[in-house]
Amino acid sequence: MSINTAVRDYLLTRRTVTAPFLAEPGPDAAQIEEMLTIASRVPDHGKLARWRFVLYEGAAREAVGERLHEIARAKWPERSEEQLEAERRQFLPAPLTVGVISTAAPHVKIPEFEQLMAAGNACFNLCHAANALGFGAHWVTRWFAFDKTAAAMLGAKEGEQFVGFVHIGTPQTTLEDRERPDAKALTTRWVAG
Ligand SMILES: Cc1cc2nc3c(=O)[nH]c(=O)nc-3n(C[C@H](O)[C@H](O)[C@H](O)COP(=O)(O)O)c2cc1C
Repeated sequence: MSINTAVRDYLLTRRTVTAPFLAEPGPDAAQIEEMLTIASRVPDHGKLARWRFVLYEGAAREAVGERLHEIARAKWPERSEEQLEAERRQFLPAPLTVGVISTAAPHVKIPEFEQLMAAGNACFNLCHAANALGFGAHWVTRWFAFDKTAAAMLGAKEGEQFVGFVHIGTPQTTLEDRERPDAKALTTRWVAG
């Protein structure tokens, strides 16, 4: 079996570039289409594809910020304007954010848990796709993935759940790596009892 050193090197070194460090240029229409194609090429029990994507780009990013700011002000009336101001910039400066929504629903054979994991796979593969095309990516959920009013404003329908928002753009810096788990310490070998 031959070793794919490019893939191995990538997997051993990949890391998130956090949203504040993602800027223009963002991907063009053809690159977005390719990324979403890669994102959808994931292990998915039953081939149900129980996820969908919502794109936030251009002027929509500021409009999203204004709405998040409004919802946050109603949700946390005790917060100062200064504290709430950050909500306006949630989808800035990254030129593109992709919302990944789980559309998991009851199925005769495939548990919803597995459908949800497949949507998570799509989210992470989208990060890989962005990296493969030369962009940085940051997968977040934040409060608005779980707040019903905010999630509905962002495009989730009744019964749907955001599994993440992937901010995508050109990295403005190289971030230092963070501490990584010791896989050995997380591993045991099963023995027959
Ligand atoms: C489901 C999920 C939700 C996350 N939500 C957030 C978030 O809301 N805010 C945040 O700063 N990081 C969040 N993260 C963490 C980042 O995506 C990322 O894992 C981390 O910043 C660095 O990881 P990496 O360098 O291994 O890619 C989330 C990760 C996952 C898997």
